[in-house]
Amino acid sequence: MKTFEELYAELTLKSVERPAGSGTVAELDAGVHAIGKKIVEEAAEVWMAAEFQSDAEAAEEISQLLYHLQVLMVAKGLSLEDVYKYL
Ligand SMILES: N=c1c2ncn([C@@H]3O[C@H](COP(=O)(O)OP(=O)(O)OP(=O)(O)O)[C@@H](O)[C@H]3O)c2ncn1[C@@H]1O[C@H](COP(=O)(O)O)[C@@H](O)[C@H]1O
Repeated sequence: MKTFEELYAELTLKSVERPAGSGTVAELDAGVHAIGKKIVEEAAEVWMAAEFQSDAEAAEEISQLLYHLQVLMVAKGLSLEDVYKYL
């Protein structure tokens, strides 16, 4: 299990070290347009899971949405603080 901050640190490191086989690196290379489409897809899955599936399935979909949002943040060079200041 990891926190939001720990995941962000891990993804930032992946973007720098670019290890082979990393899905994050592949997604970063696909670009902001592709990442944005993934976010929309995951957001729809969150909605459907919340309305029609179990709490565990909804939680899993939410984790995936958070992951893809973080990938977009890394792609854009946005820090956690850049986002947190609006919370
Ligand atoms: N938390 C996640 C995570 N959540 C979601 N995903 C990706 O999102 C996909 C889930 O999307 P879908 O439900 O649409 O499944 P899918 O249709 O099979 O997805 P596609 O790969 O076909 O697009 C998964 O296949 C992963 O590619 C994640 N990929 C990685 N992480 C974490 O990110 C870190 C770095 O991962 P790597 O860069 O792969 O090493 C690790 O700690 C991972 O646990």
